[in-house]
Amino acid sequence: MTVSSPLGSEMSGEDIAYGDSLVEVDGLKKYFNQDSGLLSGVSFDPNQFPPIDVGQQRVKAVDDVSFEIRRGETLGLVGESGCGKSTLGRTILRLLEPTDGTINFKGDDLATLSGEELRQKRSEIQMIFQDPQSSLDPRMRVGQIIEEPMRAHDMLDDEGREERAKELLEKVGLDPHHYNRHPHAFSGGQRQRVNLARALSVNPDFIVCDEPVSALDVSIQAQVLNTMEKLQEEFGLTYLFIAHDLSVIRHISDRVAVMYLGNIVELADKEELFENPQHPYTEALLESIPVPDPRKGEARGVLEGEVPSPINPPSGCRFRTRCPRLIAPDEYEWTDEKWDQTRAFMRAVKRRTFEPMTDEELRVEFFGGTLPQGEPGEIVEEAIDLIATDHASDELEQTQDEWDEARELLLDSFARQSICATEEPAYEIEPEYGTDAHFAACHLHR
Ligand SMILES: Nc1ncnc2c1ncn2[C@@H]1O[C@H](COP(=O)(O)OP(=O)(O)OP(=O)(O)O)[C@@H](O)[C@H]1O
Repeated sequence: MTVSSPLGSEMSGEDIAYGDSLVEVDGLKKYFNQDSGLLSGVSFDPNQFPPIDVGQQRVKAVDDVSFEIRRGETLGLVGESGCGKSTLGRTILRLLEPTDGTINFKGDDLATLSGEELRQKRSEIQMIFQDPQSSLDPRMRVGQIIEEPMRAHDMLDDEGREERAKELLEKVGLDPHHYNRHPHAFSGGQRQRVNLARALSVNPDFIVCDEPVSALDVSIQAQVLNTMEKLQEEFGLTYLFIAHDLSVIRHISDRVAVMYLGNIVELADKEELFENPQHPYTEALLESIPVPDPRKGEARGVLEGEVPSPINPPSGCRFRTRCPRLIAPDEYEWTDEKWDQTRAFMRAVKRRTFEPMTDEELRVEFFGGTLPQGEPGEIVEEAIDLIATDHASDELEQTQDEWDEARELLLDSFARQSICATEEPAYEIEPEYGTDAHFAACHLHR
């Protein structure tokens, strides 16, 4: 049985060759005002003129993101919770209003379309969500659910819609007799299949899939993913596939984009990304995949520290505040060993991860007894003076102010002087696997 395009070929995206760009996102930004109150984003500072600043408190959920999605491919989008994946997906579909940037889809900039033009385009781009239970109206029958988008776009007559809905049920692996049933009678996997049929009903070219299998049992996930791959081939679909689960991303993607705090930090062919990761954030994500064998421990590596606030993200590389490979500031002479030690000391002071120690104990613990040479050594010494305890006196605990002063001294002298803090990274790397471009936003590749 074939499901034809009831919208005609001019809408099918067939004029774009497989592998050519279907969606081109350029400089896309989505900022949210932090709360919806009347004075949201308004701040008062008597030391500046004018003393009232409007719009400072903006959540930079997506901040200057550029990439393309090629016809027929699945671009995986992965990153920790809160890094902006959903916001990016929704902004591309214009479910959210972009703050800046362009979204070229088959020659039109979705960012500037409005009214009827945008409504027309909406049939070509669809979205499926994580939780099939809450996204399906329990009062409606499966047939009505699948037909709803067709009705909204005036596609076919009643009979045609019913016929198409039944065909699509079969295509997504469900019995067409389910047409009159209610979704509550279905399992999670079946409900997600209904969602797929619904998205396909208007014959889209492009589907944003936001964690579509995350709520399903692992055993069901692979079946739904396989169906999605089969449908992609049959209908020439293009997917942007959002997931936090790297094994799901690995299963379905052709290329993978890694997102951190509103930025794309790495983008490469799937094999290249998994076998030859070049961004320390990607490396950390890959290392934190739980190892199935419990004897080997639950996880090999865990990302240190918290994701910084997207209201005021770090300058330069956004990952630098958690990066285990922060680059030494150029202005001083370092040996690799002394920089590694200084960086570890700075992180430990910043996160206050050690018990009070004397001057001598700190030198031995962090520097093997020998501080860095020259000016960096003097700065480290000053920081040690601030936080070292003196066992000879009664005063065993240093004050918070002294810790804060030591932290600021180290961060100001070293971390904030690093190229990682002063310049935004963007590099193309020679791939080891395949010929696709490999983008990595990390100054280790300068
Ligand atoms: N409507 C909103 N108003 C204000 N801030 C928002 C809004 N929606 C999202 N954010 C913020 O934008 C950032 C990105 O959120 P987003 O949901 O896109 O991340 P995510 O990577 O999809 O996370 P998850 O996997 O948990 O859904 C977060 O800091 C979030 O708190």
